[in-house]
Amino acid sequence: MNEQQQSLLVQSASRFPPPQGIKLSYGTAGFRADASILQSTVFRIGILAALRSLKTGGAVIGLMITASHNKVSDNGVKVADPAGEMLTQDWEPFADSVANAPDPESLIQLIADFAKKEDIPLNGSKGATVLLGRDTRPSGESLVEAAKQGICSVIGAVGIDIGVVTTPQLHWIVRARNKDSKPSASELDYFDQVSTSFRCLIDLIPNKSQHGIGKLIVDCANGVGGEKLQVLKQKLNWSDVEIRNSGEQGVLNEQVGADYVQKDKVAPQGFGPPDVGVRCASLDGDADRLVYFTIIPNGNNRINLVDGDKILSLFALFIKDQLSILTDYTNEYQPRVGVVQTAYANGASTKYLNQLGLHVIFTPTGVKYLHEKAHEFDIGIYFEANGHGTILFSNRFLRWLEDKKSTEKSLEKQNAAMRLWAVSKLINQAVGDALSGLLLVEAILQHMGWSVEKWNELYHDLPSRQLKVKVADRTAVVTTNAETIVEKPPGIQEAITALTVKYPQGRCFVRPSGTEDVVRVYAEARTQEAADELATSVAKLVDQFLGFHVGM
Ligand SMILES: CC(=O)N[C@H]1[C@@H](OP(=O)(O)O)O[C@H](CO)[C@@H](O)[C@@H]1O
Ligand SMILES: [Mg+2]
Repeated sequence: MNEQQQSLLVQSASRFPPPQGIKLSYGTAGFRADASILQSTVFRIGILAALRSLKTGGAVIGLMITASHNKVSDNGVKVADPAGEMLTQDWEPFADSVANAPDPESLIQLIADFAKKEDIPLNGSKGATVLLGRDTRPSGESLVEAAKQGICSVIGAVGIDIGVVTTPQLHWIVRARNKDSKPSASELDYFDQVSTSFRCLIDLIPNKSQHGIGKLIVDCANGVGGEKLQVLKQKLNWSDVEIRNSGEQGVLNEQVGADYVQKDKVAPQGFGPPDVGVRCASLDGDADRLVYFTIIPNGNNRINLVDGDKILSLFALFIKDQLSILTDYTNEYQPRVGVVQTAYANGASTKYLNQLGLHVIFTPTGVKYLHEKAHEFDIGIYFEANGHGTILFSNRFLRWLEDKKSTEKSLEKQNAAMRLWAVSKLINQAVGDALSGLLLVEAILQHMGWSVEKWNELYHDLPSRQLKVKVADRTAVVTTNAETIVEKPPGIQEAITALTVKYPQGRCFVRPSGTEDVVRVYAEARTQEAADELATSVAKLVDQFLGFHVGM
């Protein structure tokens, strides 16, 4: 590192002292904490993003300020790599040490050592670009400013602020600028592409007139999804959609949004008895998660939840149908379809997907793991139960499809190829995206002529319960086997298994959260009472093994 670079970093870093006595970690989805302590972290991740751009030959890197479904006073920061995907896991330890370096001197030493090891040109000879986006949190603007300061303290680096966007939009734009050779790709291109491909899917529906599926109401978590869905609604001239909790009045994520709806299995605020019988959906605070639901008549706000597993099943079924129109066993090339889930996937969904003849794989929680796995297939479909997921298409498959679109003689096959092509354009290739996911669900339901109830009947969820336990040190829990088995502390797994076997169709696991200071407990069983009981008794176990009384 030359002297000019060094003094620039010293000067700017001293304006962003790290919070005392707090250790932050990059976690499942970047850094998240109370917004008031994040200035220094975000500044430093701005530096990291600029270094990442330098390392990747000047590719555009994304930096998103969001804490997704967390409360409004929290915020966070995460980095998108050139293909719009999550920051490579190899850099996470560096992100941790950069965020936690106690003073400017140690920070600069870390950067110098890392730049040397990674062969990053830190002499101003190369340019770097970081695209900055934020959700609607009030703390967003000043954190974007901190990130810009970080970026600008790397010579040759520029930060481009694209304002308030959904997390998936930022990832999409980063990808488009690098991969699709559209250096000026913007939010407008995103809206154009998703709306055009959605229209294409609708135009390809056979016997369209028979397929009206009625109104949709979308809960936008009082977040960024509200204004963006409004744009799509106008663009598509879509009169059958009603946007609620758009953020004009209520508080972000407060008793609204996909996380609340999925975890508590209740209707969000602003929904009630008049909505019984209507198809409803919920996005989360930064619009990268999507779930559907219907309100149970006289059910005291309870809902029938149509979660990420069911969205995955619907997508898998549609893709499989289209592929079976397009190919038969005589085809030389048989596209490999893979489905990726986590331990949180309802057991009934996995059984259903297996029955469809699909290859199901499990990874640890966190979309970075699912996404990576899905890439191993020609068509990789992944979803977390909470509604984050997408479908990835390999280049080889897309080239094959391109050829099929133009050479297929049969109109039926041509249409199937066109549909799959439109899906690949509609569904976000960088990350899970609630808006494009919502449009795909709507297009498929219309295609099938299905009500949300019919969709929900694909299989019946096993009753489940999720609990959180506050413990003294959640890092004491070490898991293996896609987080289904606890290795440490010793003895706890045996105790969990002993409880689980008592319940018919029982399944239970615990893992430390990557986004909250808790250990999560998940239990599934034949009845709701049994699932609740199992979860509660395992939560007690966790408390016995790891609670605050331990070692005190
Ligand atoms: C049970 C659950 O929903 N966990 C969520 C949650 O992670 P935890 O590590 O469980 O806190 O937030 C992640 C980021 O949004 C998401 O990927 C994940 O699925
Ligand atoms: Mg989110």
